[in-house]
Amino acid sequence: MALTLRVCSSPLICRATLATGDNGRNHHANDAAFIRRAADLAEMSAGVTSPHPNFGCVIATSSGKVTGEGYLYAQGTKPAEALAVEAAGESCRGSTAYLNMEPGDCHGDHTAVSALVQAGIGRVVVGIRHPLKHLRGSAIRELRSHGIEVSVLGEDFQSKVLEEARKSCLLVNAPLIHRACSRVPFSVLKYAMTLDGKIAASSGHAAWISSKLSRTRVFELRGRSDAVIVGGNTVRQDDPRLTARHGHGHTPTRIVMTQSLDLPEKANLWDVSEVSTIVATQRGARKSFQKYLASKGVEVVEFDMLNPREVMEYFHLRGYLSILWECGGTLAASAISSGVIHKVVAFVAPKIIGGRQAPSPVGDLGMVEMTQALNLINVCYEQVGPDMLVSGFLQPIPDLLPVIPSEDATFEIDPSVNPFESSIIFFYKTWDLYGSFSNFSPHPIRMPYGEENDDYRTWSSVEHYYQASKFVGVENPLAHDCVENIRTARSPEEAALIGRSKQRQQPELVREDWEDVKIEVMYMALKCKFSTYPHLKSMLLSTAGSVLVEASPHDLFWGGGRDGEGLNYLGRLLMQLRSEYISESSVSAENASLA
Ligand SMILES: NC(=O)C1=CN([C@@H]2O[C@H](COP(=O)(O)OP(=O)(O)OC[C@H]3O[C@@H](n4cnc5c(N)ncnc54)[C@H](OP(=O)(O)O)[C@@H]3O)[C@@H](O)[C@H]2O)C=CC1
Ligand SMILES: Nc1c(N[C@@H]2O[C@H](COP(=O)(O)O)[C@@H](O)[C@H]2O)[nH]c(=O)[nH]c1=O
Repeated sequence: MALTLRVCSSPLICRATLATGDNGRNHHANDAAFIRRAADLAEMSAGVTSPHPNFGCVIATSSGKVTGEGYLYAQGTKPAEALAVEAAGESCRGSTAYLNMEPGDCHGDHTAVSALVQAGIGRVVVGIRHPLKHLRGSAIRELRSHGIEVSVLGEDFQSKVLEEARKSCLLVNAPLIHRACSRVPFSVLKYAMTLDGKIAASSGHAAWISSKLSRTRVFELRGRSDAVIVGGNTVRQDDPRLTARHGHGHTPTRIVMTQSLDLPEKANLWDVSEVSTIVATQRGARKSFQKYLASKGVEVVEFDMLNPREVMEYFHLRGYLSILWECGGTLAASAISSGVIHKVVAFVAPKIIGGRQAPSPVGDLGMVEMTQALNLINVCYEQVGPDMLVSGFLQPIPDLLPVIPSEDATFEIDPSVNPFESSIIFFYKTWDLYGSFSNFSPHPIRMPYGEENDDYRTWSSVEHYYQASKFVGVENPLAHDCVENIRTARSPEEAALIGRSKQRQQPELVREDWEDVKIEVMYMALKCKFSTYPHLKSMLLSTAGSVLVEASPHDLFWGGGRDGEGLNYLGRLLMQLRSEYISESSVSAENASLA
């Protein structure tokens, strides 16, 4: 592939040129725009770099003129940063390099960092840190050690536009991030359905529901995936090929999940001359047919328990990063129930086929009330020819702000922590050694009731106050009842149960700005608790130098998660509070010595 295809040419450069204002907002807008551009460039590597990340790099002068761009073309090719530096030439000196992701130092390869250093880049803006723990932070540290100013979005500066830009960086490497956090590959369930919600006629005939244009998009999706999966029934009904036929990108492995192995002898998927096929089946199923498939070059993998999670864990171990599920509703329901589907991509065709028995995209999930429905997040709508493409995530992309904060971040949160020798103190249940740090600890606090700041009430625990705050200020008597029910709940567990279930069942009762204010609410409650009880404050101060982590395996926002994938906001706030206390005491010690 010619270099020119990888390095963007001048019209793009002109379009990306931005006016630089001298106030912070303009700087943020420029930084955000260039980071988004880097993410767009990285998008061009999708499907060819797996299992490596998708990297893009933009180099812009201090006046906001883009002079070089590049993206990683494939595994083992020149890094995006080196390509962008080559394109920008002399103009690199003192310019800013925008990277959607911190470069990874694979096998001691420092090419990306060296390219930026040698070119004389003055500043580097990074969208997200590298998601893999052993690489996270290394390149950033190295760049800083060369005197380059490095800013990481969400850590070194924050604003709404930057948050949007950061999101685009998370999206472009969603498969890698999910894989890093969840031990299964990133899975997308894709289907085409009629306007009346059918994926085939009652006869099982399904060719075609979506338009040719939509089907070309499916080829592209396949080209970005490491494998495409179908169930046994789809093989029997459709005899699919499951190849990417849009002319570029790679072709994914085809995987069939079948319990019975009752599959036809002749099938397009058994032709492995161009693409391989793996059949995942139940241990011991139709041994003679297994032999037959093996003779055709089809790999058969037996599972003791053939279910989507086991199969995904297996393919994770084989190094697969992203999987496209193109099965029917039976297997789709099983995959969703096992929690392995991360994203849904649905092509909706303006056609009606009817039929009581006609299959639908997702079989039985055991849900009986609409309130149980799974709500997609980050939903996008796009018209593709006559069809509507609706896509969204079933699971949020894990945030990468480091759980146990990185050395730099730890130091920022609490300078008393020795970034190189910090120990970690885990707390979770109230009976643990540091159980008093838990929000469920029985330490009543006096905090304002509702929006009336002078109406102080006693709350039996931080959890009582935190849960009730979700419903404060909402003009609905039911919201008011929630606050009172939570305040008078007999235990923190009961308060949490009421707060969480009401939030899920009646989201309209939750204050609109809750997501924006919840961290502040928690901080105020913690501050009140630790200031009210001197022995708790002493205990918190006694942990100086250690990283605090709430060891909740399931709360990925306040807790650290099972494998460190959680955001640990409770631990962070406690460290922040500790830091505040430490600086207060050093100021008062200084004043005392002056007096
Ligand atoms: N419009 C569209 O986008 C699509 C339409 N279709 C249509 O859907 C219909 C087929 O739908 P459907 O029957 O739901 O097909 P599936 O692709 O969901 O296949 C179901 C089969 O998957 C196998 N399987 C293996 N493990 C599991 C598990 N844990 N849970 C569930 N199934 C498992 C079984 O195969 P086995 O019986 O061999 O043991 C099962 O019968 C066809 O008419 C096809 O044309 C299919 C895909 C996409
Ligand atoms: N019917 C239908 C789809 N069906 C899916 O595509 C598979 C066939 O792929 P191939 O043999 O490679 O062309 C089929 O088995 C099923 O998984 N997909 C769509 O985008 N639109 C459609 O209308």
